[in-house]
Amino acid sequence: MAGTINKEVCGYPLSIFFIVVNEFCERFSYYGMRAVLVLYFKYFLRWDDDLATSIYHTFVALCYLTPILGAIVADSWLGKFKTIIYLSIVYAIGQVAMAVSAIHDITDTDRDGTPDNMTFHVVLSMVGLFLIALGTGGIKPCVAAFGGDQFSDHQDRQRRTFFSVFYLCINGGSLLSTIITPILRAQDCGIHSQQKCYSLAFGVPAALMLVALVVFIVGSGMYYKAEPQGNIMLDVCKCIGFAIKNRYRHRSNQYPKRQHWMDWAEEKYDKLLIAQIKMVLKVLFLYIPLPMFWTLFDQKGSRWTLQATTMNGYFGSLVIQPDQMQTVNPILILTLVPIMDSVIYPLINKCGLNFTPLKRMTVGMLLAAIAFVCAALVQIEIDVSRKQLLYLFISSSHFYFFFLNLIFRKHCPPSHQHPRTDDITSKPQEGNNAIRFVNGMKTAVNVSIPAANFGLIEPFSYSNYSLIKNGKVTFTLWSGSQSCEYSTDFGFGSSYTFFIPSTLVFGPNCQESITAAEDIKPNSVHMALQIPQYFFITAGEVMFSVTGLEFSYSQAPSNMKAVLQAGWLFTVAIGNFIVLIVAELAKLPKQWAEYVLFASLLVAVCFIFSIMAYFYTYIDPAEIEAQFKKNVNEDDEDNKHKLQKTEVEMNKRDSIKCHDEDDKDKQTKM
Ligand SMILES: CC(C)[C@H](NC(=O)[C@H](C)N)C(=O)O
Repeated sequence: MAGTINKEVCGYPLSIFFIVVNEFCERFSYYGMRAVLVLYFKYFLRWDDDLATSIYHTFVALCYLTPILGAIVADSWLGKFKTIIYLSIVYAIGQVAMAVSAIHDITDTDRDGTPDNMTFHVVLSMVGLFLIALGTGGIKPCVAAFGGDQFSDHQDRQRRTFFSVFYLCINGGSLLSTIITPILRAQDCGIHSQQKCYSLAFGVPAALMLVALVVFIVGSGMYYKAEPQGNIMLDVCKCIGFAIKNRYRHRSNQYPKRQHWMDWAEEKYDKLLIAQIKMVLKVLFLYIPLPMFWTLFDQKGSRWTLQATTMNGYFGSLVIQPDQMQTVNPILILTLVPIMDSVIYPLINKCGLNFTPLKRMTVGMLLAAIAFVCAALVQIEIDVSRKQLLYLFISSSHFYFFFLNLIFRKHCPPSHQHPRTDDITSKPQEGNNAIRFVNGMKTAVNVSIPAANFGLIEPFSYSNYSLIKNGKVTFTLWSGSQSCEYSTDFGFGSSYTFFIPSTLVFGPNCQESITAAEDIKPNSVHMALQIPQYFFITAGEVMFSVTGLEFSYSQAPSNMKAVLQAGWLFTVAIGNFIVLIVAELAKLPKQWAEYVLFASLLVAVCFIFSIMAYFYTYIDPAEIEAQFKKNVNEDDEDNKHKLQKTEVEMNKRDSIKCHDEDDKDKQTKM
């Protein structure tokens, strides 16, 4: 570690403090922006659900593809330090572009609260997202590997702890930002008119990215900065290409076999490079089954959140929204990582079990599969409760409308009979409640709440259904100048028809005359039932992901550490693509069956992985590289000796020759 101020605190290099703080701020920035992104697409850019979802997933996939680019630039050209600085600047510009794109006042020339030049906002936000994907993905493999670089070879234990702390910072940043940015988004802001404050929700992550950059630069004097080693990726590709070609040229049996197919590159390439490529290929081969883990893991944000929308989110006086259930993951990470590191792993070690990184990752996969079995059980519970509710609804609704028809025929002249709105037959989406009003009065009534207006309801007719959120709602009923306030509490996913009787007397006690019929009962299965599945997937994540991050670092040759980190993140990108493909292809009629399918696929993949892991031999790349360098030096020494010997012999021969020639000369002269 030449050229660094090697300050240590409790056996840890001080420089890693700046790196973990940088990671915390960067992850805050990334997850905070991501948390409100779909809503920004939907409500600000006014895209439909499908477009919003596909652009969102494409963005996430891009964020995990760009690490390859960052790793190549870092390992072969700029080095990790400069790559982090330059790409962080690109990243911060992207975040600022997002924040600016969300200021509606910029193009709101008629000051009605909506942007008038949507193209400007769309283009700016797409440019912003592209820069963010380039930045966040580009620096991702570099920061982890750069952190690992700060430790000396004898600091193995400290480096392992660093990767755990690093993971804690990722999740601390993610947890805080997913709580904070949705709150910021919900605020109203604007110069000419007040709108939901997406610019603030993107602005704060932009500020955090700038803080991340500044913190990283402040630590500059303390880092160990490994030099980039030339265009290593190009060398690797050329070397592999040559080995394949050479092997093919010598395919006939007359040529002796070589231990490894890469050894066919020996004619042209350095033995050390060949050994390093072998190390990387061995790890990359092991990565093949890994995307399946991420396929299950990333469904927290999609399938599991949708599942939560069909559940009851009342936790005492606290109401948890379906998308807020996702914060259970970082909360559990923050609890489980220290427990695993300080209690579970040491305990397993004490029992004499060798819980190697690959064994941990296998157990992590199994835990993720168990999480999906739990999700399937919860789904069955939801389906059963829905069937009961639907049966109740159908029978009560038939009876109810039979009764209403009788009243209407009695009170209402045929010209006033209004076709009723279609009855709702399935639960409202996203945990909303579907509400409608029946006006039994002879005069028209206007019904409104702050968030919706049911409009003017003609005598003896029905309003359309309006979707409203859970919680306490106060309806205001107007008939001419008379009004009536009606308050009630809603749960999640219910449907009600409120009946305004012909005898309604407007005034303070009017509430008592209004009757409510429960068309669809609120969700009865509690969201707390999702906690076991979150627990298992997060325990799986700790064993799989934290370990995998460290494994990728420790098994990589010194000049390809960032490349292997990028390979690791590439498995996340592939996992995300598999979600999109499987969701399209396996259109299973029952959601619980899809969960079981995913769990079975992961168990099968896990079985294959455990066999591959069994045959994997752990290496110490530094030791192998040192051995190679020593051999080369020894070879050099040998060569030097040989060269010197040859030179001496040649000189001897030359001098003999010279003497001979001198003698000959003398003889001729004579
Ligand atoms: C993608 C990684 C697994 C990691 N994510 C998490 O740790 C989540 C928040 N639990 C990341 O690097 O963002």
